[in-house]
Amino acid sequence: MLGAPRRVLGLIPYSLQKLSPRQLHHHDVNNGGGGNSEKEESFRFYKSRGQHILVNPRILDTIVRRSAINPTDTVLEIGPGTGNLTLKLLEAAHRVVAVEIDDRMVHVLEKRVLQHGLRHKLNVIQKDALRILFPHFDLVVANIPYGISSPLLMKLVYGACPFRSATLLLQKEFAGRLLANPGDSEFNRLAVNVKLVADVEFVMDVSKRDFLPCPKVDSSVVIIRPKDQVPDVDMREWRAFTRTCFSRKNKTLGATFKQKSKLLSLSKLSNVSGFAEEEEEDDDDHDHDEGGSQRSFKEKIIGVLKTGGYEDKRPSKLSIEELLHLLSLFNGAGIYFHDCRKNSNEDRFDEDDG
Ligand SMILES: C[S@@+](CC[C@H](N)C(=O)[O-])C[C@H]1O[C@@H](n2cnc3c(N)ncnc32)[C@H](O)[C@@H]1O
Repeated sequence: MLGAPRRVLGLIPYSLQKLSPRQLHHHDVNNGGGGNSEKEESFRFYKSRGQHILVNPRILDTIVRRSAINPTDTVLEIGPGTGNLTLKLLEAAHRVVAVEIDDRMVHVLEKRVLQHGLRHKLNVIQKDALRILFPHFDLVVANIPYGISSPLLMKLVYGACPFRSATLLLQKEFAGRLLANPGDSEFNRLAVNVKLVADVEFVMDVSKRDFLPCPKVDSSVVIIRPKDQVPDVDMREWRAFTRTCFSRKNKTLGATFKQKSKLLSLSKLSNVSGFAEEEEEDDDDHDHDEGGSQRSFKEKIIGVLKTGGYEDKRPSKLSIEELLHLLSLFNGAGIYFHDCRKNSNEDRFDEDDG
């Protein structure tokens, strides 16, 4: 069941939603191209579903042009809303698969696409994009709901469907993290995880005034292209490893790995016996009561960090090559990482995956 949205943003006739801010300013509804039939309909937009409609045709055109869509391509669009972008994608592509959670949006979308004679090219899936297996697609072009940016991105770049590129409209700060490099303040686990398998290109900034209703934040468009060759590493282990490394982004790796909870989960995975399970809390500095195997396992971990010169480094300063090297040192010492969270599996990503 799709949960009911909570917060209402505003009531806007969808005939207004495809006008430029300038046209809107002049309330020039009839120049919107939709005709009088569209003027009748309006509905509320829900903040909880990220319902901000992109209304600037210049931005929409640039997004489609920069996506380099071939006439034979199937485009996946997440969150088509009332169809401003969808209509342009349908003109450029062979097919569009549009995944939209809100049945009211689906209704408007289908009606508009029918009016433009393009219905035969559109496949609408009315579901939560995080909870379905995507059908085949060649590329993604979407103005996504910002609340699901991290898990959606991880689902795409670590998912089972190979694709050429993903042109995404993202919250500006979120895009900044994807574009950040080691040592930048924005560089985080999300950036590391995405950059391991894909390249990220900045396309343009988009003002909040280009959306209806106007959101609080500005946006950026980026293009994500999966790499032809990715490092030979177990991706699930990599994600669990980076989750551990970045769990305290501003602490040194030495401080992070000395936490008892981290040691405990690693010891379980690495089959270290005699580890004190009942002491599973984060009391870094109280190691006076540690048993022998616990102490030696901790020394082993610190030994690995020291060998690579990583003990005093912060994870946000390390390049992907250095993180891969550290993981190989851990594995070489018989220490393994694994996703221990409840309900985790390869196709389900949640907010924590960024
Ligand atoms: C930012 S709006 C984009 C609308 C349209 N693409 C545009 O550019 O104007 C995001 C859309 O995603 C839909 N949405 C929100 N959460 C979703 C989810 N989990 N799965 C699929 N669609 C979702 C919303 O209902 C909304 O229509």
